[in-house]
Amino acid sequence: MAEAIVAGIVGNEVVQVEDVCVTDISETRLEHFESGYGVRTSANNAGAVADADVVVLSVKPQIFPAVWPEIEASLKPDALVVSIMAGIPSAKIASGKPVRVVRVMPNTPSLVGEGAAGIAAGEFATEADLELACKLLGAVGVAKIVKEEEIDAVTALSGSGPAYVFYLLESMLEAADAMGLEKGISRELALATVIGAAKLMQESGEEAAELRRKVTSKGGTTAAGINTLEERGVKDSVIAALLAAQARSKELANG
Ligand SMILES: NC(=O)C1=CN([C@@H]2O[C@H](COP(=O)(O)OP(=O)(O)OC[C@H]3O[C@@H](n4cnc5c(N)ncnc54)[C@H](OP(=O)(O)O)[C@@H]3O)[C@@H](O)[C@H]2O)C=CC1
Ligand SMILES: O=C(O)[C@@H]1CCC=N1
Repeated sequence: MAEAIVAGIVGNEVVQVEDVCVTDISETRLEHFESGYGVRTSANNAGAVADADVVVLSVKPQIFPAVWPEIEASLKPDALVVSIMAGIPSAKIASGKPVRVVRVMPNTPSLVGEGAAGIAAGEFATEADLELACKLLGAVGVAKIVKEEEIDAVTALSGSGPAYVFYLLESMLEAADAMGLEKGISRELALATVIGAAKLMQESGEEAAELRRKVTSKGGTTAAGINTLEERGVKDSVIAALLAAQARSKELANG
């Protein structure tokens, strides 16, 4: 996920490339960042944050307890911490100190400039910190300010969201295959359908249910398809999936 953000901010010159330092435990990943984006790299988290004005935490939430003590000890007193980690509350990151934390929940389409991110201020973050986070994430897609208590819902909706869309595409393409369509053609048609449907909803401003109604002729093919989805409880399953993702995000807060 960090790569998607680095690619966007370096590509759009939101940040000068020489001002970006990426850390990772994998030498291969560091070489990839260096050769791919021209950023500085380091395997030493504490060393890299020592002179950083903005530190972006993008390890897995499960790794956070292991890496945070060494990073925290090296932070500049006025450093801004931007966390993209699911679940971990800003108060846990600040751990009783007045650390300025902004939580960001991005998604992987940021890699192609079509991301969707929720941004929330921790207790000590300023308006300027929120603006900076919006500028960084705005360079790679839509960025919306939310309350921190809403970040788990944003995680379920747009953080994990691309995976649900890919799941739908996987299913549609399996069906196309079963119906004998040539793979390259069905891929292009399916992608144009998903992108086109999203664009139509965005540009028309109409509700999803109304747009669905306009596709569904009485007694026609879409009605046969939608009735099958309804009979099999797909809407309930999608709602349950998002609630499960939100619940997991809350669980991750506790390590
Ligand atoms: N993937 C997504 O769509 C989204 C992810 N997020 C959040 O982004 C974060 C990263 O997720 P994701 O990109 O999927 O995970 P990845 O595992 O791909 O990225 C985490 C990176 O951190 C590296 N790493 C592990 N330990 C250390 C360490 N001690 N010091 C420095 N680097 C380390 C990992 O290396 P190695 O692989 O060698 O262990 C890996 O390259 C998570 O907190 C997640 O909640 C948020 C929104 C969307
Ligand atoms: O699956 C996860 O936990 C991360 C957070 C949102 C998307 N990926």
